[in-house]
Amino acid sequence: MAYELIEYPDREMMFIDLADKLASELRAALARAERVTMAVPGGTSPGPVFDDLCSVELDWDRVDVMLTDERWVPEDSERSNTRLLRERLLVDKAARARLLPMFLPCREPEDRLAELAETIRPNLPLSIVLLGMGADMHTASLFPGADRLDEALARNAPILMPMRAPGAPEPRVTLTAPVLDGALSKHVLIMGAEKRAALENARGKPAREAPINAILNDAWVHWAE
Ligand SMILES: O=C1O[C@H](COP(=O)(O)O)[C@@H](O)[C@H](O)[C@H]1O
Repeated sequence: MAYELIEYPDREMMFIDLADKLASELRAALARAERVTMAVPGGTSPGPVFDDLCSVELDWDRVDVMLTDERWVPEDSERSNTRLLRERLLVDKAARARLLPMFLPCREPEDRLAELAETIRPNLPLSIVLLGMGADMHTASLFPGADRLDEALARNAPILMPMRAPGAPEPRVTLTAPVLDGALSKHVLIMGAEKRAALENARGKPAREAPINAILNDAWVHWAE
């Protein structure tokens, strides 16, 4: 699994540097294409990167922003990844970017999954993906032990899948492994000793045990204590 690990002296430096790298990649992609798409994670890690990235001057009108995965909760829930995006990334200069939805109000993700997938389809391959990782080696909502993990890891997986996992309190929707892995540029953001050990522990394991391995090839992994 060939990935590049960048170790930062502290988190603050990592957030600034990563935001800077993403901005440079967005600019370069915008020089090559009329529109570009960046997928980003939810959860607790990426907020400070969003805080730095949202104030960067670039042609945000031509940027589509989406999540790598979403928890099936309304947008006003504290657990909504869409809420995090609206509050921390799609503000300031980045308010001009277009949000591709990963949640539509209905009971179960299956009810409107096809609609969501068709909105995403014209935006593939993703120009840039930023991913998080849990200490259990999940990435996006590809959890070890999740009900449809094998299907989501398959080469012919659909764009988007519903996912239910023992450790996840609500149903999820997630971009599948081929979509995430097929992004033109891949970054993974991890913090702390536990996640660094999990990354090491993932080495050599099949993706159904360590889903992070499905996307690590040619990725940049950004880590700070
Ligand atoms: O539930 C999720 O978890 C992962 C990791 O989150 P973190 O809080 O440990 O940073 C995240 O990447 C994913 O987007 C999110 O839905």
